[in-house]
Formats: sequence, C-alpha cells, structure tokens
Amino acid sequence: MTGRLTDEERREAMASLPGWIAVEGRDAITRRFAFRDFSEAWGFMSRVALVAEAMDHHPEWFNVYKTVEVTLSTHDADGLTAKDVRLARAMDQIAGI
Ligand SMILES: C[C@H](O)[C@H](O)[C@H]1CNC2=NC(N)=NC(=O)C2=N1
Repeated sequence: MTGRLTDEERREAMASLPGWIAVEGRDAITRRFAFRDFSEAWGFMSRVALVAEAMDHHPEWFNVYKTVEVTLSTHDADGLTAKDVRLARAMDQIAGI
C-alpha cells in the first residue's frame, strides 16, 4: 500500500499543485473546478472517472450545475499519498489547467 506523504513530500506536492488546498482537520486536499456549463462539468467527471477507475483511486466529489468540488485522500492510508497527487495532476490536465 502507498504510504502517507512525509512533511517534505507534502510541501513539494502542494507547491506543485496551485489551486489545491489542504482540508482543515483532515489529511486531504481539495479544489473547486468551474466550467462553462453542466455539459462541460459532466464531461470532465466522465473523463476523470475513467482515469480514477484505471488507477483504482477514487475522488470524493460534489457537482452542482457547472462546478465540481473535489476532495482527495487515500482511505486505505487514512491520509494523503502519492496517488492523490497523481490524481490531482490528472484532474488539472483534464480540466485544461
Ligand atoms: C479495494 C480497493 O482497492 C480500495 O478500496 C481502493 C479503491 N479506491 C480508493 N480511493 C481512494 N481515494 N482511497 C482509497 O484508499 C481507495 N482504495
């Protein structure tokens, strides 16, 4: 199993993921994506879903109309791991960020 990030790895990860912020009171990161409309938001979620399934690593997310709020954490490790960083990067790329 992938282990939780060390403090150093965490600093590097957050520095390389502008737009993502640490969740208060929990070892997780979050980002809010805003799209032009629902179709774009859903398209994003569909593409991410395929990546997440292939990685066997799944986001917590909440969609309202054209926004998608995402929280990433590794439940098996009870915290932030390299898998979360990898999925966050993939999400940014898919969103065109
Ligand atoms: C059994 C299965 O491999 C695990 O439950 C996977 C699936 N997706 C997962 N997703 C996330 N975010 N964290 C996990 O620990 C996790 N574990």
